[in-house]
Amino acid sequence: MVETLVIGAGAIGSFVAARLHRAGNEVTLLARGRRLDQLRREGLRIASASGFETVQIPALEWDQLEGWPRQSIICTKTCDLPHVLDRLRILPGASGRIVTLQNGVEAPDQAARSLSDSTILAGRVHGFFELREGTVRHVGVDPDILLGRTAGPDERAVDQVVQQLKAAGIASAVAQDIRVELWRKLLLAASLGGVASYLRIPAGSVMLSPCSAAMLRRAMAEVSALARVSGIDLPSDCVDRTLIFTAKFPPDATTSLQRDLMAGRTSEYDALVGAVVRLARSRNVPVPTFLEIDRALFSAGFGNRT
Ligand SMILES: NC(=O)C1=CN([C@@H]2O[C@H](COP(=O)(O)OP(=O)(O)OC[C@H]3O[C@@H](n4cnc5c(N)ncnc54)[C@H](OP(=O)(O)O)[C@@H]3O)[C@@H](O)[C@H]2O)C=CC1
Ligand SMILES: CC(C)(CO)C(=O)C(=O)O
Repeated sequence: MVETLVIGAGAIGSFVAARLHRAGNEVTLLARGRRLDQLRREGLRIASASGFETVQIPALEWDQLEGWPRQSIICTKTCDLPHVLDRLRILPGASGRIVTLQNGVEAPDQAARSLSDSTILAGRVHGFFELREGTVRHVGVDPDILLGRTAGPDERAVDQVVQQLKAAGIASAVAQDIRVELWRKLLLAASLGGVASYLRIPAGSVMLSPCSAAMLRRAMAEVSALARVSGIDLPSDCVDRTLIFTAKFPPDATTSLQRDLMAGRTSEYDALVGAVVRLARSRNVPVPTFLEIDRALFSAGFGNRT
């Protein structure tokens, strides 16, 4: 039985798998295509402030997985989640624990609907990683992961995974309320990524002009109102604090959403801007700034709605 399966050998998956492996955990990476060949041929390469390392981690593809792993940490983008959940559902054996690390607020519920016997832990990841030319680069602030159980019976699961991550050198803690944390991050990533993509300026520059800063504030206030109607009480100073945090970004910093949109890559648009528009429509919450962003980006050919 695979002990810990990290699904998706991209930026976050490679980092988490490498750290867990280095700390002596029995970890397997689930990869595909050229990335799988590369991992087998060259190992997993990581570059960070503490230097460059190559780690040899067992790597599998879906067809080689013989049964349910004890725990699976899903590190694909949101758009790939349905395929991952379908593949897990048909595995033989008793279902294992699932950790979702996706941005957005919908991944843990999608996992719970699909894998109803599993305990689901949702994670909120801070940090910035990218996979370039086969090397995972960790840039900027040290990563940290907050975790919480959103479904399933295993009450000890969160503490165990937090301990495992901490022992592997990844700052991690149990969230007081993981749904609040996921919404807090949605408020940042959807608003900042949406406004910056709409205005075609780096996210780090949005707070530099009163006009773009005001648009960002309106977008964040809309997510905050949507959260409230969704039963999530974000702290009353959440918008102000997030704006102050955003003002500290380097002027040329971009968000993953805008990088993916501008490069024409598959993006998490549907889980960020798309989710705000979708959830607002179904909950009858006015989100004029997001509608404007969505309309403009969609008619410019951006935004892969699923
Ligand atoms: N990168 C970061 O700094 C942060 C990322 N996150 C979140 O983490 C998640 C992952 O992001 P990130 O690591 O950047 O994304 P990447 O695109 O770098 O990695 C995703 C990986 O998943 C693989 N994959 C996709 N579908 C499957 C599948 N069905 N089976 C096996 N492998 C699959 C992809 O393979 P292929 O290349 O073949 O498509 C790719 O290697 C996102 O939801 C993101 O929002 C959150 C905070 C920070
Ligand atoms: C918005 C940001 C930069 C916050 O960490 C992010 O998560 C992203 O780029 O997706």
